Amino acid sequence: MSTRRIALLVFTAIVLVLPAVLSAYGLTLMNFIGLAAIVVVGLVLLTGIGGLTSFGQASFVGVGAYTTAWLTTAAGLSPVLALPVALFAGAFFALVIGAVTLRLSGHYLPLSTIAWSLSLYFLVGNVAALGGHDGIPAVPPISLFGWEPSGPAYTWLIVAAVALSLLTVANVLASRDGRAVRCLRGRRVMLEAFGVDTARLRLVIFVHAAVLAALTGWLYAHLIQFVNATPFGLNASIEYLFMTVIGGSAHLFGAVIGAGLMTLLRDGLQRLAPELVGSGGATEIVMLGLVMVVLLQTAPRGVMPWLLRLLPPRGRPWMDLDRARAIAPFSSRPKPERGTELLTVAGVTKRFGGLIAVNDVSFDLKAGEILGLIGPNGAGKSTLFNLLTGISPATAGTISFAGERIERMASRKIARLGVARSFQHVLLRSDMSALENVAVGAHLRSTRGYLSALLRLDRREEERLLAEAMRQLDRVGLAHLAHEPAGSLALGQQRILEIARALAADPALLLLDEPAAGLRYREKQELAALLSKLGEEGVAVLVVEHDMNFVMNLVDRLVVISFGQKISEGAPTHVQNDVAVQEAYLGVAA
Ligand SMILES: Nc1ncnc2c1ncn2[C@@H]1O[C@H](COP(=O)(O)OP(=O)(O)OP(=O)(O)O)[C@@H](O)[C@H]1O
Repeated sequence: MSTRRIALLVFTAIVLVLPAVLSAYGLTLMNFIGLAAIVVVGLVLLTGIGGLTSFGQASFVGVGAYTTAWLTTAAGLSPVLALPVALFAGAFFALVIGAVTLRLSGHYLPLSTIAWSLSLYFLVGNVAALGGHDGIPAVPPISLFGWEPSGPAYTWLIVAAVALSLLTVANVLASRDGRAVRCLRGRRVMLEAFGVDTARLRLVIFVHAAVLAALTGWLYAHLIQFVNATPFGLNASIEYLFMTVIGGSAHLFGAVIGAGLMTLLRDGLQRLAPELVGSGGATEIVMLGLVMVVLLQTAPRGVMPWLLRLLPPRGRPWMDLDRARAIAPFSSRPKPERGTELLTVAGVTKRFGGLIAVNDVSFDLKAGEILGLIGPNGAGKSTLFNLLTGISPATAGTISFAGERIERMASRKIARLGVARSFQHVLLRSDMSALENVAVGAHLRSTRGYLSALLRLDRREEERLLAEAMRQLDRVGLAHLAHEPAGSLALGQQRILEIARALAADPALLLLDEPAAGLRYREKQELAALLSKLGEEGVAVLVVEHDMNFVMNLVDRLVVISFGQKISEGAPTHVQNDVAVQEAYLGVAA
């Protein structure tokens, strides 16, 4: 058994034994740690990993608490029956609020979370049916077939809820959607290019985190048996965020550590501060603030990375080449016959204000053909790539791919048609392994959704996705680096990794933006051999490249653009001898 597993088992054993031996005060502390940990687990997913900062998580705790309090008092429902309604209420509020605010980006999103959390707080305080500022008293305890958990039993119930919330998020993170969540921060363009609906994914993790917060609200209401708005305000939300950061926002288990550390610290200071300073008031808050600053200075990425360093690295990899070869691959997309028309670009123009980056460009590409797109710096090549992959819409002209008009189609829809690409500035997630990065490319090959990942019903599909990623890594000669973090690879290898990711999508058209940049001579030769083989298999390849030697020996045909306009087209020898091309590159007639 690995040391990590032993550490987890020891921790679990301690947590399970503690409620039986703790005093009533100790139990109260443990309850509050557990309740906070559930909310923070959601925040690790949403903020720490997904990159969506929410200053409103306590409001969802409030939604859960008020829903169950009202249902079990005014409507007389049993707490157990009120649980699904409370969770649903959390999900519903998150759906409504998320649909409106998650479109915002940058600082606007966190600001909007403050706005709606304040609105909900003041709204609840003014609704007479919810008890106004006095709240709802006499909330009944949980009762299950006559059993009323209290004392240690209630703590065990909270521990079970923490374990369940950790499990749901861990399951999601180990799935295709989880990989996409990990790339949401700064990689949305890449995700969309591989078919991920990032707006929907952001909403789904927002709802997931809100449901976890509502679960805390339900547990809280029946523990305290009284609900008012105070514990669900902005202060509490900020405290949850603090716990997320202190624990280690990118680490799931950091939620438990952060919640524990912050709750115990606050409690300790509450008792210590009056003894040290001799006055009550808010001294402990000031001291807590100071301790937080020191903690964040010494462990800016939270306590968890620091704790993990004490343990040996993760055990054996969960996918290797032999295993990958033994797993049945996904069925391949039927490729059009070699030589049939695949891509037609007709009179395409792209304007950025007064600048015409692409001006009335036309060309076509057949299945199995390798076409080079060349031109001096700033000629418009990357812009043209972005038009072909739906990253920005064309101002005029038409682009047809496999019979469909795509000049105004969303990136992820174009991906579904069989277009995959690499990026000029590599868009990998550097702390994810090479294998996981490539698996992002295979996103559309599985149809398993978020819920099935959450319930761990996607294991077979997930294994097939990783096997596919492993096979593609082997295809490009990087299988030996499969379990290395992508960020530790040389730039040339990262470019090849991007090609493997694109191949994992099983494309009919592969768009490569400067794939040979940073490669050594032998690596370039291997890349050229791989691309030629793809061409023979019927995949069309469009490649932007500055390395003329590489391009001239690789492509069937070239399109040359300069200042956004096509100036030449034809076989490499024809283009090489074209006076217009020589003028564009050298600035004078040759
Ligand atoms: N989003 C944008 N807004 C405004 N101008 C842009 C935008 N994207 C590109 N441009 C401009 O369009 C022109 C073409 O740029 P593009 O990046 O497509 O050229 P390129 O041929 O790919 O160049 P390079 O080989 O240096 O990568 C440049 O003048 C660039 O400044």
